[in-house]
Amino acid sequence: MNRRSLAPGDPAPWFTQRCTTPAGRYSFDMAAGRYNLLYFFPSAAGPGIGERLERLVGDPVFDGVRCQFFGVSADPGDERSGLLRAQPPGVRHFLDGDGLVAGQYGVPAGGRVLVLVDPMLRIAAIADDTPDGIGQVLSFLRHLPDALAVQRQVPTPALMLPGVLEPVLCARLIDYFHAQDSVQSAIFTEREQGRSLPVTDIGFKSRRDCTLRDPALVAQLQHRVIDRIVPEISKYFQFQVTRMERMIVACYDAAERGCFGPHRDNTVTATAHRRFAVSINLNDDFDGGGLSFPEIGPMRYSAPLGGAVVFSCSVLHAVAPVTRGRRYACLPFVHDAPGAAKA
Ligand SMILES: O=C(O)CCC(=O)C(=O)O
Ligand SMILES: [Fe+2]
Repeated sequence: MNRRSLAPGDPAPWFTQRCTTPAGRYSFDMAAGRYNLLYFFPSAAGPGIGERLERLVGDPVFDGVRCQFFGVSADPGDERSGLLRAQPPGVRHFLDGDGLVAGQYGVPAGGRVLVLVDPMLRIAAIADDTPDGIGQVLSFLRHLPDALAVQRQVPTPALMLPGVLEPVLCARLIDYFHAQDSVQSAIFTEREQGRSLPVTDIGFKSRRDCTLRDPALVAQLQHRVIDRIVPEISKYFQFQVTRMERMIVACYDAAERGCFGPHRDNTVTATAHRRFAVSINLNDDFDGGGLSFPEIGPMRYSAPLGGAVVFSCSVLHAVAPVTRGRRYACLPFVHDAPGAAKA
C-alpha cells in the first residue's frame, strides 16, 4: 500500500459493491458490530491465491458473529469462474472488477493485502499476504476479548430519558393504534444513487405502523418532544432541533416475531436529512424488543413506559425480537432547517 493509504486507527471507508450475497450487492457499513477481514487479491485463479483463500475461509474464526471474511477480487472473470463461493454467515466476496473498493483502500491494481476492520469500522491492522501476516491476523482474531467485558467500559452514545409521555397518553396512543388501520412497515433501499425505494422484508423488519392523524394526539406528542427531548438533545449533543417527522404508533408483536435488524436511519437519499431518532416506549408488558447498538457493544436497552431512547441516526442500531406480548412505540425523527432543505 502506498504512503497516502490508510493506517490503523483510521476510519475504514464505507462502500457499496457487488457481492456474493443473495441481493448481489452489499453495503459495507452494515458489517459493523464484528471484526471484518478484507482480503484483496488479483484473481482467484492467480498463483497461490486458491490455497490462501482455502486457509482463510476454512478458519472457524469466521463465524459471522464475532468475525466475517470478505474476499475482494480484482478479476471480473472470478464472477463467472465459480471459484468464489459465499459461505454464509461468515464468508463473502466482493466482486471488485471496477476497482472501487481497492481504490478507496489505497490498494494498487493487483495488490495482495489483508485489512482488518474493527467492530466500529476502523482499521485495526494491515498485513502482508504472507504466511506470517495471515498467521498474526488469525491469531489476533482467535484471542478476541470477551465482548461483554469490553462493553462495560464503552459508554453508548445515546440518551435514556424516562418520563417523556404520561401513562395515560401512552394508553391513548395504543388505543389509537387498535382503532385504526396499520401497515407492514417497509425499509428503504437504494439500488441506484438517488432512487430510494420502500421494500418489505419481514425477516429483517417485522413491525406494523399506524400513522397518527388525530390532530390533538399529534399536538400532544409534538409538545412532549419539544418540551422534554429537544432541550436534552441541545444540552448533550449541541444540536438545535427545529423539525420533527414520522408521527406513528408502531407495534412489534411476538406472534409475528416483531424485530428490526441492524440498520442506520439516514443512509439513502430519502432519509439523509434525519439527525436523531427518538424511540418512546408506550408499554412495558412485553419481553425482548430491546434496542442495541452493535458497533458499540451487545448491550440491549429498553426505555421504561413513557420513556425515550435518543440516538444519532447514523449509528448502527437494531431491535431484538419481541418474545412475549407486543411492544408499542412512537418513533419520530428530528432534524433542523438545513436538513429539511435536503429533504
Ligand atoms: O423500535 C425502535 O426503538 C427503533 C426503530 C427504528 O430503529 C426505526 O424505525 O428506524
Ligand atoms: Fe432505526
